[in-house]
Amino acid sequence: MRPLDGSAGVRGTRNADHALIDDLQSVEAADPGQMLRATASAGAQVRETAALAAEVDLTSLGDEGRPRAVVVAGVGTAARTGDVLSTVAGPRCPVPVISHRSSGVPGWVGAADVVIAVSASGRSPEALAAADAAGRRGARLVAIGAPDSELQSVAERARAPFIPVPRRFNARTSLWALTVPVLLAARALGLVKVAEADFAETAARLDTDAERCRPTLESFVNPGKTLALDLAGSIPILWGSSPLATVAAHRFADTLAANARYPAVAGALLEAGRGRVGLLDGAYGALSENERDIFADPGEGDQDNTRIRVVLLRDGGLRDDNEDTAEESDEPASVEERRADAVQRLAEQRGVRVSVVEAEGGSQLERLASMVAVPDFASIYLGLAHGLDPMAVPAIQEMKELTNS
Ligand SMILES: O=P(O)(O)OC[C@H]1O[C@@H](O)[C@@H](O)[C@@H](O)[C@@H]1O
Repeated sequence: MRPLDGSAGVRGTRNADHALIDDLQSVEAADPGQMLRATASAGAQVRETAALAAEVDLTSLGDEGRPRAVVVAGVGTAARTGDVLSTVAGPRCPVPVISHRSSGVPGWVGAADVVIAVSASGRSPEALAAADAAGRRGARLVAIGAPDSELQSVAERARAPFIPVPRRFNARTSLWALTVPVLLAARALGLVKVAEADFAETAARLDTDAERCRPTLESFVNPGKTLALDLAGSIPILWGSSPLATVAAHRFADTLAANARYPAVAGALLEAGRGRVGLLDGAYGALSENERDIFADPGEGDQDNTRIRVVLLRDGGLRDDNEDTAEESDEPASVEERRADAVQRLAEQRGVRVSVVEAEGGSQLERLASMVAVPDFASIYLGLAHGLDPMAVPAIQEMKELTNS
């Protein structure tokens, strides 16, 4: 058997073609599924699902008062919405919010709890099993996913509210469409304060970033393309300075794997500072940088020298100017800032390159959007630069076929 004997016919080039992503025709040819377009719909998704969710009566959710715990059940992008919820709910949230990424629900879930079952396709066995288990155990259930799906049927059987999220190209381009109803369900439970203005501003931010990352803008003025080229050929190390930025870091690792098929290390800078920061000193860090020929053309001769590249997702925080969240937060934003400055300094001293994505915006949700949008585009441009179709991930399909048989 040849090593590349997958039924999907793996293609692409080992080295990124920097010129390709500035050639509109090549970009269109390499992106037949229109992943760029799907990603540019993020702002529209927020507006559309906020309107759809507003039509669903969620009062029954809040009727029985505050739950003991909230479980967000699903896999992949659907599960990321649980991470978004627990971060937006913040450290002051009176009930635990748990992302559950396997089939069914945790053993302790019962009548006092709420289960939010999320699946973009409305078909994932994990979300279906969770919705089913919630119904059987008498937990309050709300289901979120494609209309007329199995998930909708399970929710209806359990007499639980179902929030329809129009089917899109694939689950990972539906992050925002899935996130909004999850937040609205939590708002109905009294766990988060998200105002309509927050949704509107988040949508506007996502639109602006999509505009800045559009394919017709060349790489030197396009932050999505610039970040993609920064990462080309390297092992990305994605560190978030705050809990919110850490969610963005994990999301970036998801999209780098799926769209660009790049490995990445992702996590919280707090945790990394006590452990993984050691990567800066290693074979792919300082030891590799020391050997680099600084006079070599960046495009040539240097390709085998794989090195890490740190992407620092910096979130200066909303907390200082927001009394509501200032008390009882994990730690002051200034500590997080110091930590981010420190890692930038350590990297610089070792010659390790760093890219920075800085959060902007007046709400947690908008700040998250500002740390997700450009990296989402970067992952797609990086895939395209390697001649990969960012939309189709043959290995996922093959994996499903092998495990379903
Ligand atoms: O959100 P649903 O449709 O349940 O999909 C959940 C996950 O399924 C996997 O097979 C992939 O396609 C992921 O990208 C996706 O996030």
